[in-house]
Amino acid sequence: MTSNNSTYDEEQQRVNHVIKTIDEKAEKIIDRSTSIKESVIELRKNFWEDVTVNIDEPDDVIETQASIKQQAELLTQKEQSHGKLDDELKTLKRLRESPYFGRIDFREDTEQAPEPIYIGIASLMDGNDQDFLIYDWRAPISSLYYDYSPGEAQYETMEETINGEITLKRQFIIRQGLIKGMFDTGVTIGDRLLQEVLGNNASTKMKSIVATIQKEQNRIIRNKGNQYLVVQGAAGSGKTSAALQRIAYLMYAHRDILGPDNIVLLSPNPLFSSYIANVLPELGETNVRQTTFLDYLENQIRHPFTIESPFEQMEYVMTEKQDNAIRMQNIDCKSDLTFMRLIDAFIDHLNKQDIQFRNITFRGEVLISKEQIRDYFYSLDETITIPNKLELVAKWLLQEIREKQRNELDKDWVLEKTELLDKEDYQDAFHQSQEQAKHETNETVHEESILRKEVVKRVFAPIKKKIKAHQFVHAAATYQQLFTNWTPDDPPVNWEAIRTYTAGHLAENFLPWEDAAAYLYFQYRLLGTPLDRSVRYLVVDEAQDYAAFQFALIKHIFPNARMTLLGDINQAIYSYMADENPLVSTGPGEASYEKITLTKSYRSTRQIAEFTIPFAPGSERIEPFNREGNKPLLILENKEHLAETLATETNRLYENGSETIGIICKTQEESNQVANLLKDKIAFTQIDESTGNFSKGLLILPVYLAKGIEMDAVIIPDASTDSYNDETDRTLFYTACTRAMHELVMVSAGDPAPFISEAPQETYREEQR
Ligand SMILES: Nc1ncnc2c1ncn2[C@@H]1O[C@H](COP(=O)(O)OP(=O)(O)OP(=O)(O)O)[C@@H](O)[C@H]1O
Repeated sequence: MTSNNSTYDEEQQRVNHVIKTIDEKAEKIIDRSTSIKESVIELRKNFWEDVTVNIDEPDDVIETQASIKQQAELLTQKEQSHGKLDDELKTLKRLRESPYFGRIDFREDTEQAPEPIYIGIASLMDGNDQDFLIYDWRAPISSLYYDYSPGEAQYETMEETINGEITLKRQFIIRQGLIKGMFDTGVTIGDRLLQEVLGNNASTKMKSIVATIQKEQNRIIRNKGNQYLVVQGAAGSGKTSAALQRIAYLMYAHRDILGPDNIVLLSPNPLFSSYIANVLPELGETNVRQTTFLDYLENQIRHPFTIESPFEQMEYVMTEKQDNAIRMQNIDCKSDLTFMRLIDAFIDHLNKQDIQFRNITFRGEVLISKEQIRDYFYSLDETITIPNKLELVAKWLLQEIREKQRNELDKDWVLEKTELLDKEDYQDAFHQSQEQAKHETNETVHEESILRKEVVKRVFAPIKKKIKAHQFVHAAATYQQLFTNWTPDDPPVNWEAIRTYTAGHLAENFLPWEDAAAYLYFQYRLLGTPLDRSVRYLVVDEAQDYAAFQFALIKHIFPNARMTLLGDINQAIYSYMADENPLVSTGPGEASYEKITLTKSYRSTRQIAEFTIPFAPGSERIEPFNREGNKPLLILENKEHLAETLATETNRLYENGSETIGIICKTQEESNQVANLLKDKIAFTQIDESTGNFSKGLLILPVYLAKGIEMDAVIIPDASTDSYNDETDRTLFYTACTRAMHELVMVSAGDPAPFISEAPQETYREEQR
């Protein structure tokens, strides 16, 4: 404890006072909430009694509707206020456990005395609602806490910049209302508190970092104004953490206009999604829309395709040796923006010819042939875009269909089908004929004709629905044309091989991962893009694994969204990702672009960081955080002993305090082999791409699924040149090593991977077994 006992007592008394206020507020809320709840129950019970129901005359019907609406609105209002009080109560509960984590005493230049500002996860006013007992960490004034040490400081409000001086900066660890730790900080915020936090064991759910946000992370969290914010950050530098606190910040700063539906977080896999799922709720915010790019593509791409997942692609490239050359050429070609331009050129061509249409059939007969549709389409003005022309075609088709529908009315099959209608349909038809008979004196409308109309309407409904969805266009067959029946002016390298390769997959209705984004772009250009304008912010994590083409598609889909892209080029899956990735290139060319680089790595101990930094793939500076641990261990041994070694090492790590241990393999195939070796020796959980959760203990998983997550200890079961040798393996090996927080063990039967020898000998221990 840095401060003396009387300071401690004063602070504890303040905590007690705050907790008392919290309790009083909570009590009031509970009272209000109970009374609202009772009135909601009452309202629900008496709903129909309080509504005047009278449907005799048209005026009465209108009055009845208005009365029901009014009653329903009242109910919704009450339920909403109840929900709001419930949220307030939850926040108070969280504050009661730990009211705040920081204090700064700030003297504005225009004032004589400093004012203490206490900072916590939410704001709290005193009993009279006059002064802040706690400021929300996202309030403008709270940025002082993250950005400055004691001394001159300033912060921005909506209107102006406030200058002044910080005379004290204090951090607290408060648990269940008791101050467990209290540090006055000097030059950098939170080294003590950060040390404490980082020294803890890995958690299977990511935690919020609001108490110890670092200055450079704060720049990301509170960044405003730029359409594109790009964050290149070393492994473990807090990119994901910053991204999540940024989302919480945005929801606070723009709470009038931004809800959880207006923000989308693109994450790498379901395991990662569940890993980060607690952070926003911990901060009192609802989780935002979250999806993986694969899920998005699967939802959008029309039947009939099976889409390969990025992990299957990865597994294929790393394990399949036969047609790897063409596969890599295909990946190169489809990842590049020139392929997007090629699709654009093909679309221009389709505006003149070659779109494939489908017949519109009914009861086994062609109602409107694909040739008729094609002729109609190509008779339309060339200057109209394809999606707009398809709209016109759909309109025309619907007219034609209505005509056909009328022609069917008198046919025998219709009468047969009327017999299958429900009793209600007959009653409706009867009422309708009665009604119409009242108004139409000359002609009596027969029930039968009403029933016939109903039958035909129902039978034609699915056809109309398909027309409205433009299913008369055969998008997949049209795309085939690109590879079988069309020659681009400026074909990409290896085009002949690539077109044969792609046509083969398309014929089997299979889209390799690198083709999926290309196909969706084509589908959008052909049929129209369903622009999602509700998305105001898009946050893309692990952005290094998106190809330039995929980024361009994302921009195409969310043209109005502000984007935060976070990633580490050192962890890119393939080197091709690096070339045009916005993380390294000068930016997407837009004026409103800012890049922030995070160099400090918080996850791993200094020893692990000092070992991994020398073989990090890129040239970016990486600084280790000063937290002590054991040097990484390289075990050289005989392959026959692998199972034994892995089990012994796991037990040793458990004994030393590790709770989550990951055996990180290069591929799923290797992961299966290791699982097989260990199955009778030690308990473990094997993780594959469908795993949505993990718990503490021993995990076996391929490296590409370990992205973004962390463990107390990592064991690399085959760190030999057999597994990691080429330059392309460097990022994988680096990613695997940097998942470790406290301990790293590498096992090698045979020569160790060349990267290890790039680390100075003194940064790791070597044992021959
Ligand atoms: N300011 C901070 N205060 C406390 N902990 C932090 C801070 N910044 C990062 N950490 C911790 O460091 C670890 C790594 O953070 P995070 O996963 O956000 O990094 P990352 O840059 O996304 O890593 P990677 O690139 O390896 O996925 C986490 O345990 C996180 O809680």
